Amino acid sequence: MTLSRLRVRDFRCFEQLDWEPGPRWTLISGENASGKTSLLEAIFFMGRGRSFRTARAERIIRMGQTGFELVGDIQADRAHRLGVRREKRKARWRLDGADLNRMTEIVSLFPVLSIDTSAQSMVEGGPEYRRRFLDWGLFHVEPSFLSAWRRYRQALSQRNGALRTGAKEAFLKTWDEAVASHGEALDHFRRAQVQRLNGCFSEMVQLGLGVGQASLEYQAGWRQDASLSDLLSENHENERKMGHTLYGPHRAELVLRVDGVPARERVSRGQQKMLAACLLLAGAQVFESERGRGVVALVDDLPSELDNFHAERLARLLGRLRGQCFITGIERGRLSGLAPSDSRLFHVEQGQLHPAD
Ligand SMILES: Nc1ncnc2c1ncn2[C@@H]1O[C@H](COP(=O)(O)OP(=O)(O)OP(=O)(O)O)[C@@H](O)[C@H]1O
Repeated sequence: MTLSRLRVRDFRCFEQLDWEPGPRWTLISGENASGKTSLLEAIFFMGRGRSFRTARAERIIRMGQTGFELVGDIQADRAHRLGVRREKRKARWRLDGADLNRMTEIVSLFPVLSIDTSAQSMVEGGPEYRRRFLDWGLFHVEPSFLSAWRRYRQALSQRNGALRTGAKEAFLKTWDEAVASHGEALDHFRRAQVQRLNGCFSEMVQLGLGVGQASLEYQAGWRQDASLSDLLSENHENERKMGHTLYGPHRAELVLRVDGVPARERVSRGQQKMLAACLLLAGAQVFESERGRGVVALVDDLPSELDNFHAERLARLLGRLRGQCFITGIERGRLSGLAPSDSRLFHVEQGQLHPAD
């Protein structure tokens, strides 16, 4: 699957853009504040319906304008045209000329992964980043995951409501059962995904960092010497005081370990960037082997914080993926030195993009 053409209007610093990136690697060089990250953000938005930089989509609209527009030509099983017009309060998505109401269709058509400055949160951030990563992968490889996830979220929200409003015990018990059964299903899916990821991740870390034995450990979000159902029914009093459910997959954690020690206690900042990249790339590799097609990988400022040795290793890992890859960097020479010779090179300057190869 490739993005063969991207048209952009009023997105961040870009007034108008009509761009045909390369089929494999596309390199984008430019000074600080020239618009490199914004280009990756536009591609990410096409695939996820959100930015990796801000939760407030209105911030992305070019200053002084009322909305932005993105139109992408996507070559997948066949050619598709995906478009979005985003205004301050509403968004309209179109696929092949018809309105789209669910993001799931888009996410499934255009799988995109971003290794940007916030990707480091995969190592140093809270567990929600890693849960989201696991769930992104599961959405793509496990057909019944989405409905299990939705059922769990719904049961959890009803149970939390019941806890907060002082609902009767009998009523709360019905939600205990729903949270426990959907929670167990979600747990089962997540464990299977961690198993798929584990081998790829440890191989990636071996190749990328060349240190230690890396592994992933999934912690379910409740004590394993008790069933979720028992924990929920035995803790009403405590949970009523807290006003929310204290056990279940919404509290799960994915622990990254190097030589058995939690990674964030063990590795340097540069290594954290590599480790986060390895985890994301392991996710891409699992996607490829399960779905038989590639993802679009976005790498913002690849060389920053990495010495030549590690930047080259990261580039080599990216080279193992079969999908399209978009990489930004400030210095054109350093960027093209890391990439295959058939990469397409572009230079961005004050919201203008020019071919540079
Ligand atoms: N909503 C907006 N409207 C207009 N311009 C914007 C908007 N949001 C951000 N900008 C500007 O867009 C420019 C490009 O920002 P971007 O983060 O894409 O640059 P970059 O090339 O990735 O920079 P760096 O190398 O420093 O990370 C910046 O000057 C920024 O101030």
